[in-house]
Formats: sequence, C-alpha cells, structure tokens
Amino acid sequence: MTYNLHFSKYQGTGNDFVMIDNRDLSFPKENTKLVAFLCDRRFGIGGDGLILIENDAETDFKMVYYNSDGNESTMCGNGGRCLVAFAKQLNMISDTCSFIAIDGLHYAKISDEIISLQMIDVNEVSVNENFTFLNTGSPHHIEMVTDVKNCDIYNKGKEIRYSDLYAPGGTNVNFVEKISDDYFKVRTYERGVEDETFSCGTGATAVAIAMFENKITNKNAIQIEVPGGMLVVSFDKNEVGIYENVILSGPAKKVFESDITVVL
Ligand SMILES: N[C@@H](CCC[C@H](N)C(=O)O)C(=O)O
Repeated sequence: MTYNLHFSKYQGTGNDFVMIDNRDLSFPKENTKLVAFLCDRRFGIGGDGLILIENDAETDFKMVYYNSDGNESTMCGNGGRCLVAFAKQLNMISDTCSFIAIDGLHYAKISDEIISLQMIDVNEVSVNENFTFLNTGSPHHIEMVTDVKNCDIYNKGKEIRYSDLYAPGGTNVNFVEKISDDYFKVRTYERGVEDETFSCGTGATAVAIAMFENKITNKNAIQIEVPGGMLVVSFDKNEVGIYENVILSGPAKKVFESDITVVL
C-alpha cells in the first residue's frame, strides 16, 4: 500500500513529534506499522510520537496521540503544547483555545513561543517510601536521586517500567534531583518510546505535584530543567486535596514541514 502524507515536525523542549492534519479523517489510524515507521529516526521522519489534529464538535480541535512504537497512548503534555502551536499554524485558532484529548478537556494559551497548557486535575497521589506515583493524564513513577546527570535512566527506568508493580500497562519513570525549593532537574524514561526522551510534559507536571505532596517544596510554581530545556509547572491544591489549575508552560516550535511517500 502507498501512503502520500503531508506532515509538520514540532518539538517542545526536545520532545519531538510528527504532526498530521487529519481533519478529513484520511489517515489510517489503526496502522501501527505506519505510525512506527514515520516515528523511526533512521528509516522514517523521526519523533517520540505522532499526533493527529481532528475536528471536534464542542472544542477547537481533537488530539489523537501515538507513541513512537506506533500505539495510541494516554496524554502527552509536550505533544499537547506542540499541537496548539500546530493549530495556530493551520489558522484553526488564535492565541487561546480549548481541545479534547484522551484524558478530557484542555485549555491553552499562546504567548510568543511559550505555550501554557492546562492539565487535568489530579485527585490521587500515592506516596510510598522510595517513590511517588500519580497520573497527570499519563502514569508517572517518581524517584529522588542525588545526581541525576549520572543516573542510568535507561536501565533503571526500564526495570521499573516493566516491573510487576505496573503490569500490564506499565508506567513512565522520572528521576529527580532537587536544586532549590523552586528548581528541580528531571530525566524521564518514557513508556512507548522505551528510552529516555529529552523531556516529558506529563512527567514534569507529575514531578512538581509529587514534590509538593511530599513536602520537598512548599512552592506551587516550579521550574523543571529537562535535558531539552526548561518547563514551568504551577498548580493550586484545594481544601479537599485536589490539585487544580495545573498549568504546564514552555516553548513549542515548528522544525520543518514536508511530504513523504511511504510504501508499506
Ligand atoms: N511525552 C509525553 C508523554 C507521552 C505519553 C507516554 N509516553 C505514555 O505512553 O504514557 C509528555 O510530554 O507528556
């Protein structure tokens, strides 16, 4: 079968995505091999994931997210921010928007190249002796380390991701070093990419909330340094313990756009 596709490539703090305008619903959404091929860094375009933008009756657009393994997955925070920039490029929105994703309704704001995305409320944070687990649209295991630069993210992350604790779905795994009360360094092993990525938006969000819940910080606006740049996460914890007004902010940029013909 031959597929002729127009695509744009975007990145948000180095978490990179192939973006396709699927408002005409022509993309073969069940073709896992095609998505994995397009995300392949050697044989395809290359990306940590692929995102389709589609029409939605109640919001500005719909986000459909696939990991680079070709499977549709849960929410991608950086992907959501990049999709907002893509929607603007397509003249679907101006500087504010709402969209629907697999985890529900999101609002976003564009200010120059900084995209601020409202994430879902978080009502459950599981604090354990050596780790914290929470879901910010995607599942995240979080561990503190003293020297994140020299941490073996791939092997440690993979072991936790595939451990019985998270079977069968697995989890993303974040390693965190505290620099100050409002500055943390984070590296993430991503499920579905099955490697460390340069940044994970739902992961950065989960880390900020976990640091507050564990009283490692009392700040509710936190800078998260990731290998691909800087993200900022802010939130409010309400009187019944729910984290709301959770905002993930950072840059999202178009890298290039082109056409590709794939024979599979
Ligand atoms: N890169 C993402 C997370 C994407 C989803 C994740 N790989 C999963 O399957 O859970 C982000 O920026 O949030």
